[in-house]
Amino acid sequence: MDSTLACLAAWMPRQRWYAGKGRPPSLRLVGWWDLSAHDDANARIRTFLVADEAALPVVRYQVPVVMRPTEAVDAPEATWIGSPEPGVTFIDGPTDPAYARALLSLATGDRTATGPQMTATGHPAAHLEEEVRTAEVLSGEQSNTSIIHRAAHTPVICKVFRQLSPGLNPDIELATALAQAGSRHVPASYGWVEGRWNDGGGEATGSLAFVQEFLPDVEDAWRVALRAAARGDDFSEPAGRLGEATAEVHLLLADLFPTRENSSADREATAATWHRRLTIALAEVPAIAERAAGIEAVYRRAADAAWPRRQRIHGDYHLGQVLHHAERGWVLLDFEGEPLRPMRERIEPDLAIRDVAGMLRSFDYVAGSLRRDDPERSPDGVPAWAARARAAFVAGYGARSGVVLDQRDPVLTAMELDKAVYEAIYESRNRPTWVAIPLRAISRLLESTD
Ligand SMILES: Nc1ncnc2c1ncn2[C@@H]1O[C@H](COP(=O)(O)OP(=O)(O)O)[C@@H](O)[C@H]1O
Ligand SMILES: O=P(O)(O)O[C@H]1O[C@H](CO)[C@@H](O[C@H]2O[C@H](CO)[C@@H](O)[C@H](O)[C@H]2O)[C@H](O)[C@H]1O
Repeated sequence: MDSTLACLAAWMPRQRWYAGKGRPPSLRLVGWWDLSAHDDANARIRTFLVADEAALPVVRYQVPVVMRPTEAVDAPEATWIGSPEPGVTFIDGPTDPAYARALLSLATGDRTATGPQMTATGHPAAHLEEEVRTAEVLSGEQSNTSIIHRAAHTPVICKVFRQLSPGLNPDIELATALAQAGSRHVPASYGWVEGRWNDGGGEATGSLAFVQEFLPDVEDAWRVALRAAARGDDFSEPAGRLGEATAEVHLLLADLFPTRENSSADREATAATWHRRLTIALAEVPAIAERAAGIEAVYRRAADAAWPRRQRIHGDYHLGQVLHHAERGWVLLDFEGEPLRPMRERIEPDLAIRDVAGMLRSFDYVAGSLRRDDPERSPDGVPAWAARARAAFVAGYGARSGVVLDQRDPVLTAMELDKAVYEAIYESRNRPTWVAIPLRAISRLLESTD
């Protein structure tokens, strides 16, 4: 097993989903489980659950592997993990058709796959017809790995969670509940896989994979909005409909899951997350320092204002999380919450206004991104485009939800500032050349409250 762990440890730091950027992991094996590759005699499928003990707190990863005799490997070299023993090559599971097929069948059937210290159980959510499918990994910068299964009738996408957390993943929980309640604003849910393992402190369960309807040939709202803004096309109508769709999803979530008034503990907890983020930002993004006092003042003002009831929300809402579908309109993805936020916070009821703030920031990002790509562009046109889109989004949200929002509302402003502070941290860690976008937004938001 030592050679297997060494092989995984050498490969993981090169993966986008690996959290310990620039630092090698120190891996401990928690368990593994096996899937049978019925139609491929050369493939053995094993999914390792490993804990990176060099991380604080410890991070648990799921690493699915297809083991093949080296002489029979015809997969591209970029998908090889390595050879922990002579004659055997480990392939990155999601890129291998044997794993892709076996996982889909587990998730959408009522079966349990086992290993010495863990199990993986399928939970079908709706019937998925058998048909010929071809699998491919979705390219792009993701924190999880998604496999698209193309098919003539019902293409699906299977998200393989890389970092594991205890409990049902909020994306599975919320998107499945919304789909089963008949919402057209989420893809249909077909099933998921739940893992059960023993990790020293006792038994734990966590989500391993999630299968949803795949909407082929659609664009996400980020691309649609970016194109419109680059051409100078007014975006008020689509932004208004996005506001309406957001309100419909919030109303349904408030029906499907418990809601509550804010206790003083709730208010303190939310304010504590604002301050915690600001502290992290001050350490990682020095340019925040000159804005810190102004930000604190906005947080104090929001703390004294009236707050709406708490409910389940999207949690990391931006234009990249929404697809444009010709018949269904806007379709929302990825109810997992912010990747930089601890999972125990992401599954708590929150303020729906956080999602509104997230989307308002995203319209500003469109303007910021165009300015970044083309510094010669007129300084006025795109900010005016963003201002109109923001106003239309808020109006659409208000028309459908009855929650009429003023963009200078103290809680909304605090949530926008908090999101911009989050973005400054996110960008400085992942895309340092983008950090000016949230920094400029922080200055603008502070000016508007003067
Ligand atoms: N059901 C779907 N139909 C079509 N495209 C999808 C679907 N789900 C995800 N995608 C595409 O995959 C991208 C990443 O999906 P997402 O759920 O946000 O993953 P992650 O949690 O890894 O960021 C989306 O921006 C979208 O382009
Ligand atoms: O990976 P996720 O989609 O869960 O979200 C993270 O990455 C996003 C960037 O891809 C980041 O979003 C920020 O950049 C977007 C443009 O690329 C912009 O539309 C968003 O408004 C902005 O917040 C997101 O914050 C982060 O959690």
